Amino acid sequence: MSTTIPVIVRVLASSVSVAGKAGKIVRDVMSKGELGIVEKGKDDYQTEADRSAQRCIIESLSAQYPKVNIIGEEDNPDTEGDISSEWLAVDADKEILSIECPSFLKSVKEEDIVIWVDPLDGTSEYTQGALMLKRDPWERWKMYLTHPLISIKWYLSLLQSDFGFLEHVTVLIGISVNEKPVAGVIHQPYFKTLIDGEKKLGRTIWGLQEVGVGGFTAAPPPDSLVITTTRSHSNPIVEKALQVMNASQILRVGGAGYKVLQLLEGVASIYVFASPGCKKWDTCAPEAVLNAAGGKLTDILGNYYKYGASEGKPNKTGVLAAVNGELHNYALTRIPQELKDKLASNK
Ligand SMILES: Nc1ncnc2c1ncn2[C@@H]1O[C@H](COP(=O)(O)O)[C@@H](OP(=O)(O)O)[C@H]1O
Ligand SMILES: [Mg+2]
Repeated sequence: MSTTIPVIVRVLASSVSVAGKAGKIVRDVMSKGELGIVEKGKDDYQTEADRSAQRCIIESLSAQYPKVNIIGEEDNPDTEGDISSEWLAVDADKEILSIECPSFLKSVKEEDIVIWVDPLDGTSEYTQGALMLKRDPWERWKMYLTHPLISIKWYLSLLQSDFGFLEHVTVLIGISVNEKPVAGVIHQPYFKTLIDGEKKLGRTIWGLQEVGVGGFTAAPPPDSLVITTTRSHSNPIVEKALQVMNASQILRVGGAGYKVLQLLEGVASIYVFASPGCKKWDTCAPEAVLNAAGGKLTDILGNYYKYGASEGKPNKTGVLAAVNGELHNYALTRIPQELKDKLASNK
């Protein structure tokens, strides 16, 4: 790869390539059926796919950009031994390499870059999706009985779809400079497309500030107010913030990456999550892609998160995102001060 291309463009091009590889790992672990679920904390799980995909991303990027600071969600990925060379991605997306770099990013050096990696956003939805790959109903029922995460209500709703919630799963790589998310990649391993009549899985969406977005077709927000929010981490305050929005519809889906995709594709108007729980790796890539498309992501108080390496990982004051400033402002003004004060006390 030519080193005359600005490093930020090269890092984005490499991130697009490695995200696709990590997505394949996520699908392969699922096909083998041994998810290796570990409970990290309350409502917080990790699988073999989270661990392996993170290793693939971090080892591939740090081999090429040793001075970049890369922070991943999983603090104990399996680090024993060399990773399979099949997993190392050292190529770069050619279309991205040909992008004209915005002038304010041309002189960025490797050591100025902090990358936040979520190898598998929507882990709850991923583990629940495993059930749908069991075609034998008796095998599926046996798996449900031993599954740590699924209530009977969700089991019944899973049976109504043929792909479970696997479309909610994303691989997130967020690239920040001077604490701001300037570029990002959202890869969706289970997105289905038909190419020349053949079914293909996976797509990669990217964004670069002042350049724009690629990998999907953007659409304007729906005519009526549609809110997207968590489906697996709700609580009374999250619900209170949803009630005041006066929405015509509330969509409950998994993952910060998928919710931002819904904004970009005109499925939802605003993403509201009035609770701590999301971390910097959940929002860095989605915020970068949304910004590049003209949208806005802040906390519930309207403040931007900072993505420097020394920042705290939790996004303690929630998430508020919209595809444009007007919708963002609408939501911000509807959230009662009392609720904002409650979240601010988490700081
Ligand atoms: N209360 C909570 N506890 C742990 N993680 C939480 C959480 N609330 C949100 N998150 C994390 O934020 C991301 C988006 O959450 P949600 O799907 O509920 O909108 C998920 O990332 P992961 O799936 O990568 O863990 C999720 O785990
Ligand atoms: Mg996540």
